[in-house]
Amino acid sequence: MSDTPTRAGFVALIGAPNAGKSTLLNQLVGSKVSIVSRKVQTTRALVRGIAMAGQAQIIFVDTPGIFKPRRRLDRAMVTSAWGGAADADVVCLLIDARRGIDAEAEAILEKLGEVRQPKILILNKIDLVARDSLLALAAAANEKAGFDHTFMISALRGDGVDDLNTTLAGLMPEGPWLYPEDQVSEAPLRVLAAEITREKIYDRLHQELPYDAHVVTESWENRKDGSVRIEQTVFVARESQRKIVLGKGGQTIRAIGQAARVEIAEAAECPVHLFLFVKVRENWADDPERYREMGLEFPKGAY
Ligand SMILES: Nc1nc2c(ncn2[C@@H]2O[C@H](COP(=O)(O)OP(=O)(O)OP(=O)(O)O)[C@@H](O)[C@H]2O)c(=O)[nH]1
Repeated sequence: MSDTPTRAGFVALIGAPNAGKSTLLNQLVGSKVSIVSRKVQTTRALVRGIAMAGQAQIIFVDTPGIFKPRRRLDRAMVTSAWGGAADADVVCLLIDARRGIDAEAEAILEKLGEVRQPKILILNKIDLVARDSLLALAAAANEKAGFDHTFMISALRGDGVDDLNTTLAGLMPEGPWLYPEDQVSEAPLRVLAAEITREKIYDRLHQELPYDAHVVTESWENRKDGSVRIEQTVFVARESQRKIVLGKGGQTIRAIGQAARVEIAEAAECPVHLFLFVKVRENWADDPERYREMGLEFPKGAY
């Protein structure tokens, strides 16, 4: 029995592509909830993971595309990233200690100066750099943005991650949990499952599909035999793209489904039955409704 009050809140995790956000989330959340990839900007979803630390529920909100947005979708992500940061209870900036503060990090640091919530600087990949340069880096970043806490971690090895988790837990506002405990693992998994499928489509078809297809996990049904039945819809912009995704006699979508199923099963740690549907939704990349569904704001102006 514990009288400790429950806490729940949002943490915006900001970091350049490859800074190690996914690796850190995997450590904090304790299971594979985000795709670790050398490819940049693999991330599309907003809630990336939910960690439980004692009586605190820490919901990590991802901030993809905050660095050098190119396409309209990416620009929407930036707006949403800063919007996410504004809504979050705590803002964390993850910096690859080996890369240091480059022009992009510099711009982020400047912007962070205006953020009112508690700010945490996390220097990652400390296994790759000398201690002296870490201290200099921490000092330089703090001079620009004035962080409330600074952590030096190796997300890969897990060094420093527990301390970070404890501090984050203490910064969460008191209140009821926002996700029922039994859904904590599933909520990000649905998102992850969609990302995995999207990545498999990208792996096979990035030359033929001018824009990423968009994947939504429509249903997630835990079955009595311990397996899970997942239905996903792949949205493409045109009928011609639908044909490409399906492939001759459905062979492309079958291969995508098989590859995705293996990886989703690994992440969910149970057998998976995956059903994919491909639908045409014209101009989805320019459709304000789609942005809203993804929790994004439609970017104004032409790009
Ligand atoms: N040596 C070392 N490598 C790390 C560490 N953390 C992450 N990496 C590596 O850095 C690379 C990028 O890590 P990710 O976690 O995919 O980075 P990310 O910020 O999520 O990247 P995006 O999803 O592309 O934005 C991977 O190869 C990781 O294994 C660390 O603490 N030490």
